[in-house]
Formats: sequence, C-alpha cells, structure tokens
Amino acid sequence: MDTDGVIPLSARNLTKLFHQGDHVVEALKNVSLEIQRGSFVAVMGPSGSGKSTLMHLMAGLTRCDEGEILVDGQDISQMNDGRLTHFRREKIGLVFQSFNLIPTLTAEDNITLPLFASGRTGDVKESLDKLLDRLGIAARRKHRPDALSGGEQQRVAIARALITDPAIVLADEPTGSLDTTTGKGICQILSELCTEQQRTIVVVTHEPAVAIWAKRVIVLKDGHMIDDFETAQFPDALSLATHYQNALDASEAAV
Ligand SMILES: Nc1ncnc2c1ncn2[C@@H]1O[C@H](COP(=O)(O)OP(=O)(O)OP(=O)(O)O)[C@@H](O)[C@H]1O
Repeated sequence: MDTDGVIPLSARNLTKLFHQGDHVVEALKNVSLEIQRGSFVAVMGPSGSGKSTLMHLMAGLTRCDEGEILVDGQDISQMNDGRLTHFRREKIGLVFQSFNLIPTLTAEDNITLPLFASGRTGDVKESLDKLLDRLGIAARRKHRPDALSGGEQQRVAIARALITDPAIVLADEPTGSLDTTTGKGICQILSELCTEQQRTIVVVTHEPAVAIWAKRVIVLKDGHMIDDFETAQFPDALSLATHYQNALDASEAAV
C-alpha cells in the first residue's frame, strides 16, 4: 500500500447524467471533494440523491460526463477501459451491501480471487491467513457462502477487498443487509482499517449509526453536495441524525 503524500481521492466538478428515453436524470451535479489518506468518510443522503453514483464514479465503474476524478493523483476519467480495470484492482477494494460472493467457491477461494484475476499467482497463504485471522473467520475458511451468516459473508467480502492491499476501500451500504449488532462489528472493522492501517475508507450509508463511526460525513441531495462535516462534534448517532436532518431541511427551504 502506497503512503506517499498524494491525496488518494479527489473529484473536481463531477457531473453524471443518465438518459431515460427523452428524460435526462442529473444524478450528480458539479460535485467537488477531496478525501485525505487514512480518513473514514461516510456519504449520506436520501434515496436517489446520487450516493451510489458517486461511489461508482470514484471506483471507475462508470464514467463521468463532466469533471475529473483523481485516484492517487491519476485522472481515471482519462484512462482507457483496460488501464482502468488494472488500476482499480491495484488501488481500490470494493464492498457491497449484497456481499457479491461467488456461491460455488469457499470463503478462502472467494477472498483470493482478485489476486488471480490480477495475475498475482505467487504464494498467497501468508496474506490469506493474516486476513482470515484479522477478520475472525479462520474457522470458516472452507465453507461456501450459503453456510455462512450475513456478518461472516460480509467479513469474507471485506477480506476479498483487502487481499490486494488497496489504499482505498469503497463500501456501498455494507451493513444494509445485517442486523444492528452485526452491522456494528463491520463498522468497527472498517474504522480499525483506517486508524491502524491508514487506509482510506468511504462508506455509503443511510444510517446515522453507521455514519457516526466515520470521521467526516458528506451529504448529497438531488445530486448536489449540501453538507460536509466532522463527526467529532457529535456525542452520538442521534445528534448526528438531527444535524443531518437539519441540513436536508435547510437545503429544502433554500430552493
Ligand atoms: N443506470 C441508471 N439509469 C438511469 N438512471 C439512473 C441510473 N442509476 C441511477 N440513476 C438515477 O440517478 C439518481 C441517483 O441514483 P443513485 O443510485 O446514485 O442514488 P442513491 O443516493 O444511491 O439512492 P439509494 O439510496 O436509493 O440507493 C436517481 O434518480 C436514479 O434513479
């Protein structure tokens, strides 16, 4: 994992349009932000506000219509598809709400898949063992996803995201399919990846109880960034939720 002084994630004047017949949806409008190394950022916003679109653009899974996205100082909007796929595999780990594990593979084969996909076929045992231990799933390594609980499946998905040692982890509603206690365990792991390993973590979430684990919250509404605040000022998720709701109400009143 690189730890030089370059800002890991930066977006400038990002705009993304979707065409639905004659109708154009402006999913993101002129969004600019910088995310520093080792920070844990939550992206919040009502349904349809552009959270997943922002995440997909930062991951290079979709292309922007205007603006630029710099990942470790390199403009991914200018990369061709092959270069972008290679770059993403090296720099970014992705975690999804629905885990996206391959049902026919064991936990450990799911985890090591990205290494083989990127041609790294050397000895993977040491890094695999370390991750299985770190995520508390060593005893479940030979099980297939259908024999794992939701929390265990998400731990496998996080291990899969980390096996290539990416500097950046992007997670879209990682606790959305989990109960509160299991979700808290996943938040704890993400938070530790940031504080102990200086990884940059960005989590899309609806839940103030998840956002309170982050150091910073970005709020989107109707494709605009309407707020950007530190969480240290809030003693609990409830007070963060109140601030978040006030920001949404204020933006409504301003229209
Ligand atoms: N592939 C697509 N084709 C057309 N419109 C899309 C597409 N993807 C997203 N949109 C639209 O773009 C807007 C932003 O969607 P996005 O999924 O980013 O929102 P979100 O904040 O992640 O919502 P949710 O919390 O419901 O997942 C919405 O109006 C959505 O309908």
